[in-house]
Amino acid sequence: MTLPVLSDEDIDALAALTADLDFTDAERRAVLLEGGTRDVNAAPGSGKTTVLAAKLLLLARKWPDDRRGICVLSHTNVAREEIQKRLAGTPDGSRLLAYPHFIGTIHAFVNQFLALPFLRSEGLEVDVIDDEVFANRAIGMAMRKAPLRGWAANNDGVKPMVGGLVFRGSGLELVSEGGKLPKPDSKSYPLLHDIKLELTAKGVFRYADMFAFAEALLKKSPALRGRLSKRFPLVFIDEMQDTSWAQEDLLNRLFDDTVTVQRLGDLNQRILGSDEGAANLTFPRAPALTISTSKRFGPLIAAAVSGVRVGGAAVVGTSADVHPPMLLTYATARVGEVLNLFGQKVLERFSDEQLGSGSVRALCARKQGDAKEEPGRSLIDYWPGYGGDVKSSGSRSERFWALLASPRLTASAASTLVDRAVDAKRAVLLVLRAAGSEHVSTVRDGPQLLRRLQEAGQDTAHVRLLCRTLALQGTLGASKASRLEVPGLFYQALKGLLPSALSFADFAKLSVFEEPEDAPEVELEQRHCRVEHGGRQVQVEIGSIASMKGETHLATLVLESFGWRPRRFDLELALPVLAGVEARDARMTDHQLALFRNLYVGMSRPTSFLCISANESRVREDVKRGLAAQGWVVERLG
Ligand SMILES: Nc1ncnc2c1ncn2[C@@H]1O[C@H](COP(=O)(O)OP(=O)(O)OP(=O)(O)O)[C@@H](O)[C@H]1O
Repeated sequence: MTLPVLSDEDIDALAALTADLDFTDAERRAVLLEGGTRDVNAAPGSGKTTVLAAKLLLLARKWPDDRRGICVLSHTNVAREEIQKRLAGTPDGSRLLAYPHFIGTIHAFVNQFLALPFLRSEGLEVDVIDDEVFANRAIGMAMRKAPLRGWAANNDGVKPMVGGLVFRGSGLELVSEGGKLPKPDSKSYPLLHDIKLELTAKGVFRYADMFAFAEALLKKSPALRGRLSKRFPLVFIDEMQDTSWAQEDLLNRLFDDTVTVQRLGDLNQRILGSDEGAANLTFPRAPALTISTSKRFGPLIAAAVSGVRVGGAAVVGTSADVHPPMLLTYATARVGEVLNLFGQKVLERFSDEQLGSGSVRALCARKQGDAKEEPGRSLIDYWPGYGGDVKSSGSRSERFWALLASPRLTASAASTLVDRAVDAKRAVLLVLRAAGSEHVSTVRDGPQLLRRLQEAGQDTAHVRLLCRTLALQGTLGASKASRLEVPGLFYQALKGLLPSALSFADFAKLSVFEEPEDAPEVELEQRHCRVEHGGRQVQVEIGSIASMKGETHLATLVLESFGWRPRRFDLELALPVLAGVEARDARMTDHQLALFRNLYVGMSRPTSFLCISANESRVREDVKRGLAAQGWVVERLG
């Protein structure tokens, strides 16, 4: 198939389609016009996802085939939603949201086109794909087997090893992501094998299992590669820097040379993918295109961000500088006041109107520390109430109240209605299971619920209505008062499917309705620090750097942390380089470079105010002078 070719006239047409965006510069134009297989390495805030969405919009207008489509792969749902949102704004763009096109995460693609078809061909179904749920179930089963229980009592490594049981490769070899397995001829190996097989039969999997099933299908059906390549002649991969070698290798085997593949990413922001096989990674493959300018921030923040880059050219900030960056040092005893002082600095710099238009965030590379001494090692030191990042949608699949809470409380980006409808069906399934309804004994997952009930001749009108109410309302789990109404609502709608002897009083007492340990509103509180100053207030959201990847903030505080592998504090290592008083040591280990990449991601989030904070004992005088000479404000909390 001949792919549509984009021209200068098409780019000119963009001005009308996306009036708020500017694609007039040579670098962005080159990315839009590129028609062959090519990598694009682009700076933070350069608008990688925005350029990709614009390009898709133009391609949609000229796409000639209704059986072959464009495949767009990302790592995070945040990026996927961003692309979908932009495309949904125009009739042409919205055509890309349906067959024959695919826009989704690599995991979703692997599941839809490979892993689930493989499982179906083996007569297996999926109940839940979730590392945490899998680990809890596997460990629970192991503790009911005396030899494993005894072993775990003497060895702390046993439980993580059991919880991490996973299939690997096309031969579905049993390994563990949580430790080394005993030899196959040992006494405990068959017990572990049985646990994995039993959970497989129950449809409970780890994420990595899906990649093994994908491998297995590719081996079983070698013609699949040709079929997928025909179906998707054009593939885009966003956030390419976070692709692990296992994923890149699999993608290489999914699409053949006839497919045009364009990969976008920023090598300096690689903080997610696993290290295994990292030396084989090919992104960005020369001659790559670049976008070196950031639309997010001005030259001062760009210089700071460039100071912690691991490679490539410096970032050019094309927005206006708003406030100079700040280094806030603190005396050990005052580590708990850093967030509050940052909030005050923000309130002094921005009006309420400005605060209403952008977020204020505090980030740290590590969530929890491993020692009490030397505060400044992790988020917990700065905010002892910190309860962890927003739980991933996966681990919510077993938490009834989280499924019902509003998307604002349960996901970092607004969930789509589709996601909420999936959550609603899952919640209904959990309740029917808890109530012992015979009608769901073979239903593995929420999306199957209505179909299975219908096939069994049940009237599904009330269930549909309940799912609709839950999805549209989306706030039922979010407060204690609203949670009290829930059993009644479910009982009314599900009465016909419940065991006839189950009274409302007993139904309302089902464990699924118990008050959640981590109530969504408490989780929310744990991630926010409210700062009051001069009669005004600001909310600072707290999280790990990884959880805020891809975000744009008004103001960002990057908190120093201790990297457990290099055994070094990240800012202690980076500040002399940032201040221009030392060059980065060319022999730095990969683990030390990883600290730099985390700082690079964190420091490149704000549009208007960047603040970094470190313990004063780890900041040298020449470093402070160097930063001040570059226009930084240096202050001490003593
Ligand atoms: N072509 C453009 N014209 C004007 N503004 C843009 C353009 N592209 C992006 N922006 C704006 O710049 C900011 C950063 O964009 P975006 O988050 O898409 O960048 P990114 O490359 O994905 O960043 P990162 O890699 O750091 O996550 C956003 O506020 C976005 O609206």
